[in-house]
Amino acid sequence: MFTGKTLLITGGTGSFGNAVLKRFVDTDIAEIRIFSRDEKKQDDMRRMYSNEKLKFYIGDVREPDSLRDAVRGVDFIFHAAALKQVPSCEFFPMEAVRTNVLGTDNVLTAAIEAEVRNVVCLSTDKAAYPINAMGTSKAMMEKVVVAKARTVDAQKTTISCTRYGNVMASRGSVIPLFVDQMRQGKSLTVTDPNMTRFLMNLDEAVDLVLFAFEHARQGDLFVQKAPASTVGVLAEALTELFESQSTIEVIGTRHGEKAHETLMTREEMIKAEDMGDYFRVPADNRDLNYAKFTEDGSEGLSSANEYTSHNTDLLDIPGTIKKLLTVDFVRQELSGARGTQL
Ligand SMILES: O=c1ccn([C@@H]2O[C@H](COP(=O)(O)OP(=O)(O)O[C@H]3O[C@H](CO)[C@H](O)[C@H](O)[C@H]3O)[C@@H](O)[C@H]2O)c(=O)[nH]1
Repeated sequence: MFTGKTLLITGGTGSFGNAVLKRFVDTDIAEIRIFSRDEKKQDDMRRMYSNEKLKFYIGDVREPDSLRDAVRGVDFIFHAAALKQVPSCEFFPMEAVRTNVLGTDNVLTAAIEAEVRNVVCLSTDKAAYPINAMGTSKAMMEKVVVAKARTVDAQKTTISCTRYGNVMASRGSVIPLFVDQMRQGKSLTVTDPNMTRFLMNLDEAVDLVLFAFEHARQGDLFVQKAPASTVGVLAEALTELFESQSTIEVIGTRHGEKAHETLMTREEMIKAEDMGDYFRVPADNRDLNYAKFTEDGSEGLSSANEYTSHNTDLLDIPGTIKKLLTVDFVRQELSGARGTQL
């Protein structure tokens, strides 16, 4: 599918962009464009890969002009640029609106104008029943995707969304923090041992986007079926894996946190299509004919269950250790700690 094609990744210098590059750079794809704001990260990436297929575009999804140049001649877009830190969005919600909502609208407008064949937008479980500004802005982003998808000519451009949970060991997340605390011989600061999070590694995040890319119909949302663990189990799994003497200190939940995350709301569950390892949630394609919104109801809502990190497959300590060992960061840290190659 990618033979001779040009792929643009917005926010391409991040961990998702790097994972996509590792997957594609040695294939017969023609060109991969990295679009992002940070010239330093782009320069590091340019040196690291030193590959002619890679092209770098400085720009900001907030600026339609910078996008217009970057999308010219592009076949596919993975839209990963976002503000994704919960605390910063909480303090600066309008910044989240500018990047996550308006920025996505800009990306889609530019893509439609340039007749880009396929656009996959990355969202998060925090967008389902959102309680913080980051999740709320991502929920609005998903609405923008569906609204745009309704207007676009499907022969020319397909637009879809993926929603996923925490990517294990992503920058600033709890796994690197716990590893660091163990290294320093400190206690692991667990917010609430019973809090749960979906567990997904970076490869799975890329697989989900590729699945969406391949199977999307206009405006679809895709989620991957994922296991979860409690934070308490995660902390214990890490201390066991690293043979650490660190104890656990319960510090209480942080502002804007949920006890459990939701990957699919119950409203989405009743229309979701089970596709094996994934669910497809089709777009609400009722048009602006008011009657269809107000009079033609859906059935089954009251009996449906949402899909959460609480009612999914909950991993025990051995299961969590097995999952942790699929993560490059954990394997590297562990081989460093043991002085061996894992
Ligand atoms: O010192 C800590 C920090 C976190 N946690 C817990 O570990 C779990 C995961 O925490 P992370 O900080 O790794 O992930 P979050 O679910 O809070 O979400 C984070 O990761 C997201 C992307 O996956 C966004 O980047 C977001 O801004 C960022 O807060 C949560 O239950 C949290 O309460 C602890 O127990 N102790």
